[in-house]
Amino acid sequence: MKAATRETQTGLVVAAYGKRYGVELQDESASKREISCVTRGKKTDLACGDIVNLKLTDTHEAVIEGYLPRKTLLYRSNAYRSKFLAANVTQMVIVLATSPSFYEELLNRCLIAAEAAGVKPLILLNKCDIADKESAMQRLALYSSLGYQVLPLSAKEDISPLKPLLQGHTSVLVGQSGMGKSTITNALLPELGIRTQEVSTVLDSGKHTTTAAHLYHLDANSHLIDSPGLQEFGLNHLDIEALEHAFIEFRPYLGKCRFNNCRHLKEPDCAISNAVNEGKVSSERWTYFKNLVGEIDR
Ligand SMILES: Nc1nc2c(ncn2[C@@H]2O[C@H](COP(=O)(O)OP(=O)(O)OP(=O)(O)O)[C@@H](O)[C@H]2O)c(=O)[nH]1
Ligand SMILES: [Zn+2]
Repeated sequence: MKAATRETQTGLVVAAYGKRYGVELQDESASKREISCVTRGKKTDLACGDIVNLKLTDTHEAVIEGYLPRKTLLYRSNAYRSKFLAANVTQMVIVLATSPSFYEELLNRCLIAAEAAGVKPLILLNKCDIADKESAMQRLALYSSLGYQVLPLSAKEDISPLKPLLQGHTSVLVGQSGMGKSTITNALLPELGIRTQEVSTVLDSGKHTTTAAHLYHLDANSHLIDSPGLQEFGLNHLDIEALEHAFIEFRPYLGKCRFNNCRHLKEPDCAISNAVNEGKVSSERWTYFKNLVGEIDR
């Protein structure tokens, strides 16, 4: 990417509203200025967290010329199209709740997307103040046994257990609607009300703001991206090799099947199905894997 000239500036995408982006200029001034940007032509392939090169067209408007190479990119896709979730994040905070009950399949899809993108997952069980927390924690025991951290939380009562885990990370909050993402964001950023208003005035429309993702600064080194509630998480962009590696407990067995191109479905002498039979890999996770392979085959 060419060096910034006087007209070209670098910015951080802090809001993505379809075709319009809120970008924070990375200039020397202490108060980072946020402006409204569009991309050239019809291209809208940017995400919150992207570092972009832009040219100012006005004091508060610019055209995005390109983006810098990404360290990570999280996205979801079905057979027809893909949607970016966030760029350059280091951690995915998967927000679940004791009630309403969460979809375990969606949790697995989030874990797979994170592993495939090289992003560290953190499982958060919110609303531990209301329902029977133990049964939800039991449902999550499988994931702790895989090595994933599961944090019980009540965002309404006390957000402090989450804070140290966000330190030094750019985290994206993902989860079904109603699990408490907004409550968590508000608890971490009490001044958020004011901040959200600023963003929508800059983008001068307010009307598209409900479906937008936002990046907020927690401190100089810690950032948080709040994303809209998920109903589904398509993983059509992953091939079988990416999938089998994203199931982290499969890794010790990969390359040990009788067939080099084993898909670990029902081939004879498959190291994964053997591991399942021996109780070393959970059959639920194997089922999730087989379902995902079935989807990408379609
Ligand atoms: N008891 C309890 N209720 C909570 C907690 N966190 C959130 N809630 C409630 O759960 C409901 C949903 O919370 P939100 O923060 O709006 O959920 P969300 O994940 O942002 O949902 P979307 O905006 O639809 O994506 C609200 O009524 C919150 O008050 C918690 O820790 N304990
Ligand atoms: Zn196999």
